[in-house]
Amino acid sequence: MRILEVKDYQEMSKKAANIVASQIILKPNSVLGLATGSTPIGMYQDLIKIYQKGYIDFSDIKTFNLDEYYKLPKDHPQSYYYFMQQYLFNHININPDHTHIPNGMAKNIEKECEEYEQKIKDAGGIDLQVLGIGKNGHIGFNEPDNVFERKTHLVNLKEQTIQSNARFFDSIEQVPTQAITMGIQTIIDSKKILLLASGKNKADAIYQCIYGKISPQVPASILQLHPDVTFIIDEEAALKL
Ligand SMILES: N[C@@H]1[C@@H](O)[C@H](O)[C@@H](COP(=O)(O)O)O[C@@H]1O
Repeated sequence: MRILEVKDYQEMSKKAANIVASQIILKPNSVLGLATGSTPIGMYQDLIKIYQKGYIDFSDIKTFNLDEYYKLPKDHPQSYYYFMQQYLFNHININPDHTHIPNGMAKNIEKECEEYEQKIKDAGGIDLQVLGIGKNGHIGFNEPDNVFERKTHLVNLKEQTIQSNARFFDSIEQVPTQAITMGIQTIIDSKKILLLASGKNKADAIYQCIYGKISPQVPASILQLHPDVTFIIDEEAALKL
């Protein structure tokens, strides 16, 4: 486990973008696992700048997003589909057929989850997975639980997660209560993992994830067992380390 402590959100974003860019340069047909939320937005902005300078080419890159809200249409401004177009895909030369986000509107969710797993496998697995972290230690939408859910699945969101994400919606009633997420095994199977955290509201989760007991009650704690994980944490998120 590598822990890079940086000053602030800007430095975190820049370092993360450089790591993703190196991955793309070294393996132009990489499979990237991507995250949403406010944390990776700066990283995407820096990645777009690197792309605009001509240093990286996305034409052979494939992407798989961690998660999507259940029953939120693609064109809803808070869907993760919409987020990815807005913050990254619309600004780079990625082939839309190479981008994958779970379909929260699928009629048969079980089938959708199985097919998502298969698509990751068919692509050769994820080379580099980017993660944020929830205040309760969730990764993707894997919420604290009594067991680690292994594969892509439908999950009921915890009250705290619904409240945290309410800031993006007009009212808390509009926040979906369920989501489709890659499972813990799906995430852990990635060859490399890059977790980003910024701000004091993440300090507890970061401490628990790095020094706490490995437990499904803190889903991110499983990362302690991964052979190639890098944390980029700003001063505030690192307060308790
Ligand atoms: N499903 C996403 C996670 O992937 C993300 O890491 C988390 C933290 O979000 P933020 O980065 O906005 O703090 O929020 C959501 O629940």
